[in-house]
Amino acid sequence: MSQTLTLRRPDDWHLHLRDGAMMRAVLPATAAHFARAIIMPNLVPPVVTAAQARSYRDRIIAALPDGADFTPLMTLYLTEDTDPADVAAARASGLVHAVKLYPAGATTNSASGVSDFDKVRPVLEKMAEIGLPLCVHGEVTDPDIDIFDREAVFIDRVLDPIRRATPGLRVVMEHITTKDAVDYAGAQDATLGATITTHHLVINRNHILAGGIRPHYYCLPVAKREHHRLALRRAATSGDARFFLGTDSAPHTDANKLLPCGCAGCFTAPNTLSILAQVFEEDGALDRLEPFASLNGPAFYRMPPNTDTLTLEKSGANYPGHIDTEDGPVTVFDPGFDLTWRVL
Ligand SMILES: NC(=O)N[C@@H](CC(=O)O)C(=O)O
Ligand SMILES: [Zn+2]
Ligand SMILES: [Zn+2]
Repeated sequence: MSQTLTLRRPDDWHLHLRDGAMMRAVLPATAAHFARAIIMPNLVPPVVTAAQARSYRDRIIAALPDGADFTPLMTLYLTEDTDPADVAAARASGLVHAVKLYPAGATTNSASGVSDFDKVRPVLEKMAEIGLPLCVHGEVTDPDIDIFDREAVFIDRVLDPIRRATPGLRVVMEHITTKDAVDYAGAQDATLGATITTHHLVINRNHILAGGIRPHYYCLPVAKREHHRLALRRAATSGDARFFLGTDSAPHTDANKLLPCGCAGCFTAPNTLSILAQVFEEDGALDRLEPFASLNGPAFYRMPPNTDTLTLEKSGANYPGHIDTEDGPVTVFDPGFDLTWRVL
């Protein structure tokens, strides 16, 4: 009989579902495995107001497959015009679970993000007061800063000053990719959390660039050197409550990935749990997959963990190489090794 692993049903604390035909195509993969997900607001146009978040949530729920048990946790896209009162009302109604900060120009659909951080100070102060987390894409956009250094520089120049200026503000460092971020997060109090993606536990920058360019491994923040990947593995498998799963599953059609200037994002929703089980097993930490994927995130977001469970079996993975959408295929992240765990 094959080995099995049962854990509380996981949640995804950083997910891109997009909208329309793409959403209908990718949503089933997440809803099949995850109970809840923090839904990123970087649509075109972005999800800025509570009214927009409510209508996006309704579209997600309408697109769920029959019988699916999945709750989208909505976020608002922070702009320099965001109204603190609208944010507070959206929180009080239970609609919104976080506000997302994109430095303007840092990543996919971030043009409406923040350039002048002083302009969002009233919103951040309101969020600190009501305990609403700020999710941060932590990269500077200064063209003079090397792309591989943008996360570390962001911590010094933007993140730490914001946190010092706004005591009590609860912050999630999203999709961390460096040892610098692991060390920073690990040295803070419980107001700070950090999500780690599946793909950043598996690939380093050689996987993107050595022996030919592999657009499907290109995401932001871009994968770094091997010693950074190893620091992420240690953090994820440590059980430390500050680190939790945010897949950043970010679907783009192959047509949009395979361009002279292709889009950033790895689509990992269909095989994330198979990959994670293998990663944690390799590191002798299978017992810490549950804290990482199912317990630490709810604790940070002050929600109960799920009561139902998910079981994996060590009998070979079952996931498609791509998902078809009305706009064309979306390639599923290839970890580069055979996967041994499947979700039952
Ligand atoms: N991670 C990515 O490379 N892309 C994300 C945006 C983001 O999370 O930065 C996307 O929306 O495609
Ligand atoms: Zn991001
Ligand atoms: Zn993302």
